[in-house]
Amino acid sequence: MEQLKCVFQDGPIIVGAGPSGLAAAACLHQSGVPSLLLERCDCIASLWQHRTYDRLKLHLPRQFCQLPFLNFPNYFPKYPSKHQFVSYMEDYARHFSIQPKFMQTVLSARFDSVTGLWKVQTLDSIYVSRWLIVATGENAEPVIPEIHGLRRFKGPVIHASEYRSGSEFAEKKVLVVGCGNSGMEVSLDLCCHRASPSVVVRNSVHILPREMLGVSTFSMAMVLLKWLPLKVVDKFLLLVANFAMGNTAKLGLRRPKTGPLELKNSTGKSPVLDVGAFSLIKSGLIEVVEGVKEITKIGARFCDGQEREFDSIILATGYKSNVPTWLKGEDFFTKDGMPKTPFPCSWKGENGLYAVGFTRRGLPGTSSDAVKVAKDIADQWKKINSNKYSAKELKLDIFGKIRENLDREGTF
Ligand SMILES: Cc1cc2nc3c(=O)[nH]c(=O)nc-3n(C[C@H](O)[C@H](O)[C@H](O)COP(=O)(O)OP(=O)(O)OC[C@H]3O[C@@H](n4cnc5c(N)ncnc54)[C@H](O)[C@@H]3O)c2cc1C
Ligand SMILES: NC(=O)C1=CN([C@@H]2O[C@H](COP(=O)(O)OP(=O)(O)OC[C@H]3O[C@@H](n4cnc5c(N)ncnc54)[C@H](OP(=O)(O)O)[C@@H]3O)[C@@H](O)[C@H]2O)C=CC1
Ligand SMILES: O=C(O)C(=O)Cc1c[nH]c2ccccc12
Repeated sequence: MEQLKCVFQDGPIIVGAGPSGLAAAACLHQSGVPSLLLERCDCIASLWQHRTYDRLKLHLPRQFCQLPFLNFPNYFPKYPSKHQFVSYMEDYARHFSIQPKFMQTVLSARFDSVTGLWKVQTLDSIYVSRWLIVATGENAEPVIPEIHGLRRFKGPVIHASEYRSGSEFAEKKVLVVGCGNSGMEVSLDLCCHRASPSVVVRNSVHILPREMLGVSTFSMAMVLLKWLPLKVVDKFLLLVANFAMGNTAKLGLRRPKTGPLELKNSTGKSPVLDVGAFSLIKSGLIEVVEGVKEITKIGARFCDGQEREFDSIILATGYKSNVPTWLKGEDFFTKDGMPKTPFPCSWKGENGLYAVGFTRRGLPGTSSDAVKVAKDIADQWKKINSNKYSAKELKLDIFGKIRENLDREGTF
């Protein structure tokens, strides 16, 4: 086996060059702390560049989605497109001189209590640092559910992360499994390309207009939350949504018992912020169907016993974190790869471990984490660098420790 390169990093190692990793690196840069950003893909923001559909726009108004220290250009619309958001992130990386190391999938990361250092391994290198910032995201891997018979379906089956546009599905009958924001927007896009989507709603779902009374629903909620308790704001949102949409249950979209914001906070489940699918459901162009019992060779059998034919299946069944597959020997994260302590305490673990972007609060959560993490590390950085050691001496000292450990145990 080829020898792994060993690289000591003065500042923190950040895993993942999405919005969270970039925001963390930028905030550190502003405090004069260098960092090393490791990314598995060949570009920044790979979720946005390679795993989202063409028509995607931000759901929250622009002011909530900007990363720290650099605003969107003035000409950006209220809801920037994914292309605009990606070009902003490219400018952001350039502005803060962030140069991630690409094609560096982190395979394992472990804290060594003898040296007090994190050892982060990729296919070709071992990176060593006092600090490790996890920024691999809540949506790192697609969730592919085990639906009975799925393998025998003879048509194409793709996950929403592989869906780009409905152009390939014209005149086709498509089963869209999952009714989150992805499922609803994929169904809308399919309709726009003359396909016939049927969206599976197996449980309940909160659907809210993206804007109510001419104001973004999210902005309205944020303002109201300054004065009113969460449950009251939820009641208000539902009142206005019911006024605008009517009783959604009549169309097969039963609302959960818990309100939309309370549900988002407690489980992470996002309400659907409707950008057009709802009116197509109302007019029958998007069909709402029950939970799937099994997939057949040519279609699906539903829980109510009905059987239907479909040409393709799109699994809009969500995403999961991948942290447990590579972060070893510590218990800050649950087995689902989310921090055990929820927001606002999800950003700091022990022994120099940090997490950015695991708040279940989208991009506003990312920015809030990045600022806190950078401040915490910058305080330590300043202490270390104003100490008796110069940075160079510290580095020599740490390498000394690593070598001692290598001699003793053959590893570190
Ligand atoms: C379709 C879609 C639309 C969305 N729209 C919005 C929205 O409008 N507003 C909003 O607030 N949120 C939205 N979100 C939520 C979204 O996850 C966040 O906005 C944002 O992308 C989170 O940034 P992140 O950096 O934490 O994670 P990601 O964007 O997922 O970035 C994580 C990075 O880590 C890399 N990585 C993962 N594992 C490893 C590894 N082992 N080693 C090295 N690198 C690794 C990935 O390749 C990726 O580049 C959307 C999500 C989806 C799926
Ligand atoms: N423009 C934007 O801003 C967009 C934002 N997003 C965000 O990206 C994140 C991911 O969204 P999304 O991809 O929609 O994932 P979600 O996790 O939000 O939704 C997954 C959906 O799949 C359903 N599901 C899972 N397994 C099955 C199954 N076996 N049978 C039937 N249904 C199933 C879930 O139902 P159940 O509830 O019953 O488990 C749920 O409705 C969210 O935060 C979302 O808000 C996504 C798209 C656009
Ligand atoms: O798109 C998402 O899922 C987000 O995480 C954005 C978001 C953060 N907080 C919210 C509350 C209600 C709806 C969307 C969001």
